[in-house]
Amino acid sequence: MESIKKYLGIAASIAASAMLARTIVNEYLPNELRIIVHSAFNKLFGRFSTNQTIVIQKTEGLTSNKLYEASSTYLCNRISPNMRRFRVSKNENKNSITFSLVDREELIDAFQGVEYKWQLISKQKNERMNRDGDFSLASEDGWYELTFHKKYKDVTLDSYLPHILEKAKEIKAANRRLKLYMNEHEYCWSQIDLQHPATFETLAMEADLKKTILEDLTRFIERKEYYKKIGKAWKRGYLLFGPPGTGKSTFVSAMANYLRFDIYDLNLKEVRKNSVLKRLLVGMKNKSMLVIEDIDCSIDFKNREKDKKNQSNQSHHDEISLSGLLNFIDGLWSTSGEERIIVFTTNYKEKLDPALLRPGRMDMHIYMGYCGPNSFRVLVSNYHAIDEHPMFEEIEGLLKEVEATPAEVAEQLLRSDNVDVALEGLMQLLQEKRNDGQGNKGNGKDDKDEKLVVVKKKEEEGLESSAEDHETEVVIGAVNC
Ligand SMILES: Nc1ncnc2c1ncn2[C@@H]1O[C@H](COP(=O)(O)OP(=O)(O)OP(=O)(O)O)[C@@H](O)[C@H]1O
Repeated sequence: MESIKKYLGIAASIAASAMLARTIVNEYLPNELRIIVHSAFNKLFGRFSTNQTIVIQKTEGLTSNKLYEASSTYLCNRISPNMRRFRVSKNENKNSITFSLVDREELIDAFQGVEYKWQLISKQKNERMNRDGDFSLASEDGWYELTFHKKYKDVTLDSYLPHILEKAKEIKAANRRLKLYMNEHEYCWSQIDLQHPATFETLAMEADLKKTILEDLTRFIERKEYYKKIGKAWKRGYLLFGPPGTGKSTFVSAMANYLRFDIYDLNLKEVRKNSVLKRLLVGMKNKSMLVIEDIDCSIDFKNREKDKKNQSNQSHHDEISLSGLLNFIDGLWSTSGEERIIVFTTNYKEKLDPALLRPGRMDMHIYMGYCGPNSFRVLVSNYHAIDEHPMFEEIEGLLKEVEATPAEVAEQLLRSDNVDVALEGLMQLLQEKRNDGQGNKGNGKDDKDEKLVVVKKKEEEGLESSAEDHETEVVIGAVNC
C-alpha cells in the first residue's frame, strides 16, 4: 500500500511538472522553439498518455497547408453557443458574420463515435486591436492541436481528416458568391456578383411543376456516376417558353441559387463567328449554367438554307449559325467540362427551329404561363406576407377568367405597403381586362395556359426507349398559372 502511494505521488508530481513546463513553453517561448519543445514533450510523455495529438500548422515549408485552411473552415461551422469564448467577426465583403476559435479555447467534435478535442494555439499571446479597430486574427500565426484517443489514429487519418477536407469544400461552395458572366466584349466574359434573391419558394409557379423541376435538378446533380456509366456528358438542357413577364429570367436565377451554379448569360448578337463562340463556351467553368435568352431572336432561325450554304461557302464558313452552336454544345464542349445546365428561353416556341426541339436536345420543355390562383398566393405571400384576405376569392375568380402575367400582378402588389390598397388596385386591373375583353382566357387565342407541359426524356428516367421514342409529353396539372 505504501509503495502504491509512493508511485502515485511520483506520477502526480511528474504530471504537475509536465503541465507547468507545458504552460511555460506555451506562454514564454518563441513560436519556432515552441514547436521543437512540443514535439520533444510528446516523444517523452506520449508513451504514458492514452491520447494522441496531431499538430496542423498553417504552412508546411513554402506551401500553405490545405488541411489547416480546411480545418479553419470546418471549425467555423462547429462553434457552439455553449463554448465559453469564441470569436465573432463581420465579413465586410459578404456582409455576414463568421465564427472562429480563439486561442486555447477547446472545441469538442464527434465523428463515427470518436471524440475529438480541437485547440487553436496562437503565436500571439495578446490579441491586439489594429488601426481599423478589428482584433488581429490569432489563427494567422498559430496552429491547431487535434487530440483523440490513441486507438483511433487510423480512423482519424483515414476518415476524419478526409471528412474535414470534404466538408470544408462543401461549406466554401455554399458560402461562395455566385457570379454572373456576360459576353459584352466579343471575345471574353466579364463578371459581376449575382445578387438576384429569387428562390423556388418565391417563384410563382404551379406547385406540382415546381416539385417536378426540383426533383429533376436534384437527380441531375446526384448522378455523376450514372452519366459516366452511360457514356453521356454530364449536362442537362431546359427550354423555358411563355409570354413576357411570366418569370423565365426569375426562374433562371432561382435555379442558379438552388444549384449554387454561376450563370453565363450569352448574348449571341454580340458574337459573329463560330470560332469566337467556341472560345467563349470553352472558357466556361464547371458547375455553371449557360443561358441564352430569347433564342428565337438571337440567330436567324428561319434561314436554314443560308446556314447550309454557308457551310459550303468558305468565306461564310465561320459565320455564327444555329448548327454551329448546337453541334458545339453537343460535341466538343460537352467533353471540356461537367455539371453544366443549358437554358434557352423564348416567348415564341413555335418560332423555334425544329433542330432545337429535336429529341435529345433540350431535356425539359417548361411552359411559364399566366398567373393563376396558386401563383397569386405565392406572390401575395412574398410581397405582403399574408395567406388569407377577404378579397382573395374575387381576385382568384378573375384570374381564372383573364390573362394577367405574374409580372403584372407583382407590379400591382408592389404599389402600396397597405395590402388592402394593393389588392384593390389589382382587382381593378383584372376587372378592366375582363371588361375590355382583352386577354380573356379560353378565347381560343392560346390555350397553353390551360395546362403545364413538361417534356422529359425517357432515358433519363431509366426506361428502355427506341431512338424515336426519346421524349414524352407529360401533362403536369391543370391551369394554375
Ligand atoms: N413566376 C414568377 N414568380 C415570381 N415573380 C415573377 C414571376 N414572373 C414574373 N415575376 C416578376 O416580374 C418581373 C419580370 O419577370 P421576368 O423578367 O422573370 O419575366 P420573363 O418571363 O423573363 O420576361 P421576358 O420574357 O420579357 O424576359 C420579375 O422581376 C418578378 O418580379
